[in-house]
Amino acid sequence: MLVAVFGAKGRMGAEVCRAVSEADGLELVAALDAGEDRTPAASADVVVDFTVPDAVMENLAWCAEHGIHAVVGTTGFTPERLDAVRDLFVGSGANVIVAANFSIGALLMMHWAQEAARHYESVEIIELHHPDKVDAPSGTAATTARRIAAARADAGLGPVPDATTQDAGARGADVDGIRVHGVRLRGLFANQQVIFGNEGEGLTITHNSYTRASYMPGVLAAVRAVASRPGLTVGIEGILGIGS
Ligand SMILES: NC(=O)C1=CN([C@@H]2O[C@H](COP(=O)(O)OP(=O)(O)OC[C@H]3O[C@@H](n4cnc5c(N)ncnc54)[C@H](OP(=O)(O)O)[C@@H]3O)[C@@H](O)[C@H]2O)C=CC1
Ligand SMILES: O=C(O)C1=N[C@H](C(=O)O)C[C@H](O)C1
Repeated sequence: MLVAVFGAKGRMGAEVCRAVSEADGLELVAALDAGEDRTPAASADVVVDFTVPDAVMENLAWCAEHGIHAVVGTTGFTPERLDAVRDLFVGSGANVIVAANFSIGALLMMHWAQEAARHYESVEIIELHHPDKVDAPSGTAATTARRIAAARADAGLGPVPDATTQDAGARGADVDGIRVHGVRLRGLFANQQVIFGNEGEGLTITHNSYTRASYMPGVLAAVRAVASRPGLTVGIEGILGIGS
């Protein structure tokens, strides 16, 4: 398979270029960054996009126009944005996978957090990242919060208890009724804690990515799978057999 990488000079893109170059059966045909002509990518079977939330939609429109499959790790995807991606690829002959996180541990963390969500009255999320990250909350935290909120609604749980009436901003972001707190700290890479509480007990699910190598098996699995996954696929749980 011929693979092009968008965002190739970035922290993730550079790691993906290395992983693709070393992978059996994959060939890196284009490594492109901001402002570069996309023409060299036109021969690719799959584009991998790790760019920035402001650029990714235009990149995906180009992929759809050229009938090239896309694997997207760039974050900032709301449900509305995902609907727009689905529409872009209709009739294009190409498929697209969008995943806020490609690491096995993060996928298991989200899966188990969704399972736990129905059993706890309280839940909050703390995501901790390097200070060069541009988006907050992280894509992983926003995805986790939405999945927890859906599981709570499904279980008939009401809003999480919170008596706060005076807030100077200390209660974090509200994602579908779930509070998400973002920490940006030099020395950290990517961590997340999902904290559950009931009267008299608590449960914390923690995931740590120590290096960007943690994402590469998932990215390569998505590259290999995208041609056989029609339309838009959100997350790679189905590809890795998580939750099935
Ligand atoms: N799904 C997952 O598992 C993971 C997702 N991410 C996400 O991946 C994204 C990238 O993260 P990271 O690598 O740390 O960020 P970086 O800022 O290091 O890399 C982004 C790169 O994309 C380039 N770029 C900007 N616009 C375009 C464009 N139109 N076409 C091609 N390249 C472009 C940037 O260039 P310039 O700097 O010149 O603008 C930069 O080199 C983020 O959204 C992050 O949250 C990160 C880790 C894992
Ligand atoms: O920007 C990052 O570094 C990361 N971004 C993704 C996110 O926003 O969830 C995945 C991981 O947390 C690293």
